[in-house]
Amino acid sequence: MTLATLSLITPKSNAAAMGTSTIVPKIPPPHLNGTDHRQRCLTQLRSKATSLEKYIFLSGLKERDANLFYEFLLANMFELIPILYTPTVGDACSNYSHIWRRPEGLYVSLEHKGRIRDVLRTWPAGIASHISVVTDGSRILGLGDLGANGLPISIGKLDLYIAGAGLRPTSTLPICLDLGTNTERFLKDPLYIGLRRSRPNIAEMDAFMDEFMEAMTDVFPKILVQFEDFSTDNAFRYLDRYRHRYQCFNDDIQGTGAVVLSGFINAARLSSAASGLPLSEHKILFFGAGSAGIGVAKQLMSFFRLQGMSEEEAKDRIYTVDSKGLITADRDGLQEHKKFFARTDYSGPSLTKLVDIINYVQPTALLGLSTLRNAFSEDVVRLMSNLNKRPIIFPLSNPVSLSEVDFLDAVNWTNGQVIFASGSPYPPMLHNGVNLEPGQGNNMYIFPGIGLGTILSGAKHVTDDMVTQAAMALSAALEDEEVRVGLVYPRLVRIREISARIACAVIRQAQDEGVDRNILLRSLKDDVLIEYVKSKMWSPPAYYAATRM
Ligand SMILES: NC(=O)C1=CN([C@@H]2O[C@H](COP(=O)(O)OP(=O)(O)OC[C@H]3O[C@@H](n4cnc5c(N)ncnc54)[C@H](OP(=O)(O)O)[C@@H]3O)[C@@H](O)[C@H]2O)C=CC1
Ligand SMILES: CC(=O)C(=O)O
Ligand SMILES: [Mg+2]
Repeated sequence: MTLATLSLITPKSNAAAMGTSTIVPKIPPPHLNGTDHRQRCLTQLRSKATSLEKYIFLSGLKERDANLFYEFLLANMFELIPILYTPTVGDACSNYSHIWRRPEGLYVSLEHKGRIRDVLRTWPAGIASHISVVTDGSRILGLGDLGANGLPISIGKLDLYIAGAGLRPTSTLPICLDLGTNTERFLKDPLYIGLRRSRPNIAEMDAFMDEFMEAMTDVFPKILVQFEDFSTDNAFRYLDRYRHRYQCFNDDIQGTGAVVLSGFINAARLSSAASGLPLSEHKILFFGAGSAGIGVAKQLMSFFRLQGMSEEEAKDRIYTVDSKGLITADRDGLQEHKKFFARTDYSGPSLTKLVDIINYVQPTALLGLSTLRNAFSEDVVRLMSNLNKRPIIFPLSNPVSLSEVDFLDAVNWTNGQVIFASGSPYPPMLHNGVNLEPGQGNNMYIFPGIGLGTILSGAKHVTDDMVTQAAMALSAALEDEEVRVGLVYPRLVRIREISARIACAVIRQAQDEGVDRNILLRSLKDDVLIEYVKSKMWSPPAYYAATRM
């Protein structure tokens, strides 16, 4: 009998402590095997009536048997990721106070101010923690301020680190900062699990964040912090404040920027191959100018820089739109993060309707990061199709209920010519007898590799060029068959292979900039480095094989 089997038997003393007079043996049936049990799990999962029930089932499975959970996830990524991550994780967050069952991560609250170190020290894995996804719940996906309900986004992202890049589960630390919420319905909800107060002012939040970041590095000396779903002002603010002091990056700004750059490089090639337009002449219209929109716009400048253009020329190919219309420099009270791309070459009356803006800009690509469901209406998509043989249309808002356009509509309104990637997944569809596969332009393709590369290289900081190199590695990862069928992102089943390549690119860039601390990796040739990276990836042990009697 193995140790693992022993732990499945209720000890006598426990049974006595539970007040039971007979001992109930908890030995797995002798004919249980892993393959059948995974199938059993799949049947149980599929029997659930709603996606949220599936989420709850999976979360229970992880609690009962983490190895089995990750084995199951790796074998069924296509089916499970949309539950553990977008879109269903959005429902899980919205309803978290009501579906909460047991602690699954760490809450650090405003009330812990002055003793945040002590709270962090309660985390069981201690210094073995390498990667933490930290949200303050203030902008979960496109769902707004969900307060302390935001924890599942940190958990979901870390599951992707484990599945997608082989981070060891015990090295992951999901954190939700409970800083109150400005969402009235949560403050009135008797089951709400967070602080019942509105969010703090900037000075109070800065003081809290300073203590938090310092404590994180003290308690977990090797930790890489991924900021997730902070509202736009704070997302930029804390990235600027901490990026040169601590090992950290912002997923919504940098991760999204990198993933979209990567998909855009492949999309622009397809579009230019159809139209003959030089790559340098693409024009990109961003619908949405928050942390994600501006983060992606800045990263996409590298696309034009790669064509040999200057920074000014690259900026000139990019237009941004917010809720007030085309962003121009003469607008009163323009927020700081919108100034960089504000147009100085337009002086007519404000352009507020998307169709008018498209007619003025004549973009080759329309990217949505607005949280506005169906903003890319039929007239918008048809106009893009009239202007371009193969228009690039990326509705990137999450979850799927906030997507700017559905895949089916985009295909039908462009007669199958659209080059499409969305933030949340859509199924493939048949159009005129041809199977069309949508891309998923989601930072989940990139952050696992950025994290793994940063951790393995021991990089002191995540530099802009490390992020750019991650994007280049992802865009180059398409296989011939994927190129042939017109994909702009590789298939998800190859995520570990892709994460390894991204991690290598990140490590090499860290070395080039001299921010790496694991200098032993410098002497490894590329083929050895990639094997090294793969060897560091955790995989769930064949658990049921080991526990058979
Ligand atoms: N695919 C991916 O990997 C990722 C997707 N996202 C998604 O991007 C979306 C945006 O995130 P984030 O930037 O942080 O959010 P923000 O709320 O900061 O930004 C939303 C932007 O959309 C603009 N907007 C809202 N309504 C309209 C409208 N009617 N017309 C035009 N513009 C409008 C807002 O304008 P204003 O500034 O005037 O308010 C703002 O600029 C979310 O849905 C998020 O899930 C985010 C990260 C990664
Ligand atoms: C994908 C992601 O990070 C977001 O929608 O916020
Ligand atoms: Mg996010």
